[in-house]
Amino acid sequence: AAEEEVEEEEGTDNEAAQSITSSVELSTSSLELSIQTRIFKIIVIGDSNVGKTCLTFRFTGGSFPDKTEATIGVDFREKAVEIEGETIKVQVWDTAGQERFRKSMVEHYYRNVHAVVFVYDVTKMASFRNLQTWIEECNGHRVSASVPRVLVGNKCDLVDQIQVPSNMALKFADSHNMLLFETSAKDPRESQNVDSIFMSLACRLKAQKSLLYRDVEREDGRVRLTQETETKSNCPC
Ligand SMILES: Nc1nc2c(ncn2[C@@H]2O[C@H](COP(=O)(O)OP(=O)(O)OP(=O)(O)O)[C@@H](O)[C@H]2O)c(=O)[nH]1
Ligand SMILES: [Mg+2]
Repeated sequence: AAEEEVEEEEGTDNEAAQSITSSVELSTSSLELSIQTRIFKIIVIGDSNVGKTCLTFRFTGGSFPDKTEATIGVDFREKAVEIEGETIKVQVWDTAGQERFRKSMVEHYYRNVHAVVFVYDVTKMASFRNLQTWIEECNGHRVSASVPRVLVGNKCDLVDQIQVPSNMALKFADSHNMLLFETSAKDPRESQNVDSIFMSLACRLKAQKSLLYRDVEREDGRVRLTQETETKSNCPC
């Protein structure tokens, strides 16, 4: 009878072990599935009316919107891009330039951000001068110096109205360790240039970072990745 008991116990242990193994397999495979697409959060910051919405629309939707209204809070736009055979989701946060439409959201803009795009309007000197304030806001939200930042001068199609000379913008960009893109969300011939703003950042992020899985959280059935570490990869950019 004692032997039988032992056998019974072993049987129970085996069953338990099997069930643990299959649940581990299940969670591993769901984790593998969900890590196939990494998400890079890129925020677009700058004065109202400089063209942040149009630039993000051009990148994610491939066209210039007929009509825009001032952004309230934030609009999310996403685009899946392929870099070196890996599909990456670029999640663009199109932020509001008007103080009254952004003040309750600022903390959310900067939380866990992977890259920052500062935009000014080449036909409006004030929007260029205000960049300093936007950079200070960004620094004030503990955005690490390792988070890549780029500068974008938009509305270059308005050639007769340009107020911000390229060399002035270049000097500013250099002094803040940023790349400068002068472009137009409106001019279809510039669309590749607009894409390259976001693609260059995605390439840099892919080269710099590998997302690890700390505090794996399930939200709406999706796994969220929350930690980053430095690794090397060979990015073509
Ligand atoms: N000519 C020209 N006009 C542009 C360009 N990009 C945007 N605009 C115009 O500039 C105006 C403002 O564009 P938005 O993209 O809404 O500006 P925004 O920076 O998102 O403004 P907020 O949401 O208030 O922060 C709109 O009338 C656009 O049509 C451009 O490249 N060239
Ligand atoms: Mg907008």
